[in-house]
Amino acid sequence: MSSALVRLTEVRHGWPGQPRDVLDIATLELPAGQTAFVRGPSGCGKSTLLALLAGVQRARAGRVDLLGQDWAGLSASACDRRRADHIGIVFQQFNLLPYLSVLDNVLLPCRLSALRAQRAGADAARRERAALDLLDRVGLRGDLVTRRADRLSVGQQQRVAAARALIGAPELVLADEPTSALDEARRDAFMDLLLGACAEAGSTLVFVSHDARLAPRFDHVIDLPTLNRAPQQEVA
Ligand SMILES: Nc1ncnc2c1ncn2[C@@H]1O[C@H](COP(=O)(O)OP(=O)(O)OP(=O)(O)O)[C@@H](O)[C@H]1O
Repeated sequence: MSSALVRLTEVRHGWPGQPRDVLDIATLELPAGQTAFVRGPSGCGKSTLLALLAGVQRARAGRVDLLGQDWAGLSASACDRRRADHIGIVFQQFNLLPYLSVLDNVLLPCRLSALRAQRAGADAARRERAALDLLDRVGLRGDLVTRRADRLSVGQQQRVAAARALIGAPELVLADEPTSALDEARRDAFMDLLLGACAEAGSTLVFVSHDARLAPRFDHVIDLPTLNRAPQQEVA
């Protein structure tokens, strides 16, 4: 039986300046190595949920456990280390370092985490091969890999961000609308890579998207408005 990689228990969270909580979740468990598609209308709290899972936001109440440990007990620097060691993130805005090459952006987690570096390859040459392999699998090769990240199209940047999230086989991969700038063919190839790489590495994947066509490819579909007990906010 697989154990929970992620567990939320009686979690409540709101943003400063907001009169009400955005999230109120009694319990949510994701087993190691499984994939979850998180859906719900704009503003229902999907990105907020990812921020809690990543330890970027601290829950106002309750526990958010990763690998059996609550984020709440950790210092800011311990949170940063833990995130670098165990989590790959594809943000909505990609967060690539614009002045670094595509290849160096993908290798960045290996610079931030000795664990990720060790898993990616025993030495710099092997790590570079692992990064190039991931880039190749997202369709980025040749001159593109040495180009500055800010000289790429939005869709290309999205694919670099995915390769960066996957390098060094993190236990948890969080993806927030990672296919929004991709056409249908690229989207399907991207999903094949993401799901294939997570399956190979045994990573748990939490994937937020408005694209309902992708849902059948996941082990679990989390309908956030159903799970969330906080009153839903009106979205204009
Ligand atoms: N940094 C922030 N500061 C204050 N409020 C925020 C912040 N981020 C999100 N919120 C508020 O929290 C609520 C949930 O936002 P969130 O981004 O989690 O929703 P979402 O479901 O991911 O939306 P979308 O599908 O549009 O990306 C919204 O009311 C939003 O205005």
